[in-house]
Amino acid sequence: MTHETLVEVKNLNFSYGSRAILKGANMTMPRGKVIAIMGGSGSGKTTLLRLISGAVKPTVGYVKFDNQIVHTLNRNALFELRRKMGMLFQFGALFTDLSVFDNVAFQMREHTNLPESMIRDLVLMKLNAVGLRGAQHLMPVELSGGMARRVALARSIALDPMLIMYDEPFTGLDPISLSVIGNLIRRLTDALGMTSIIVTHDVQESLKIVDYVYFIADGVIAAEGTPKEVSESVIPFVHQFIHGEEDGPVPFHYPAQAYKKDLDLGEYFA
Ligand SMILES: Nc1ncnc2c1ncn2[C@@H]1O[C@H](COP(=O)(O)OP(=O)(O)OP(=O)(O)O)[C@@H](O)[C@H]1O
Repeated sequence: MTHETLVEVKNLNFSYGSRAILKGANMTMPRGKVIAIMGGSGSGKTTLLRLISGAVKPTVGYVKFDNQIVHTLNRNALFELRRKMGMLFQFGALFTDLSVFDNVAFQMREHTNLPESMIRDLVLMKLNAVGLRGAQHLMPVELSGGMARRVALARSIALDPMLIMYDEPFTGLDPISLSVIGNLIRRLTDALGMTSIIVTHDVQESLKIVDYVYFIADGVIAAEGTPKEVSESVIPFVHQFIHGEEDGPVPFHYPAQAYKKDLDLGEYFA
């Protein structure tokens, strides 16, 4: 049961205008697992998350979430489906005029008819899960970066989602907070039986906590495997990523005309 598929990505194609971003990506994400999506800048990782949530539609192929093909759902069905998904973006984007408690309670108040006494217990339970029950009365400005990220995490699990998608959850954190957030993602996934998808450039941190890694390159899944498999991979592209080498199959430079041509100011002085 725990290995049942929650998200299936099948022959996924997507373009922004005439620019093809995904060209036939295939992935299987089982329930209860933590999955990392890695790839060069602009390779389409965030776009993939948007396709999973139904924010944009594929040109060919599909995303199936909890046995439903996302892009075929009508507005109401999509709304229902999104309630089963939590999203955590880089800076957490807490409501600055609401306390920690009210930030976590927000979705419960918006989307359920639960009595306030039950919301209170649930909020405290979620804050306890991220170690911040004692910070319930603080305002977002009073939080450190790592604490804000944890409140955002508590908020994203407020409605007990089946899936949480994290876009760069580690960016800008000090090493201790980074490892706290990594371990929390793992622990919450296990404790709540969710599936977590992490888009990240923090290779070493994510390899410690994920079950499986997909690498996107040229619009397809160029490599995949368990952390052990990808760490030992001899595929040059994967090797470059895992070992943080600046240049390799993924070029350091964005494609450009010859440098000399850019620097040649002769035409301006002719
Ligand atoms: N709304 C949009 N309209 C047009 N092009 C877009 C749009 N959003 C993203 N793109 C382009 O699509 C490509 C993929 O973007 P995406 O954000 O999915 O990449 P990414 O892998 O998440 O990148 P990064 O790691 O740098 O965040 C990029 O080249 C980007 O410029």
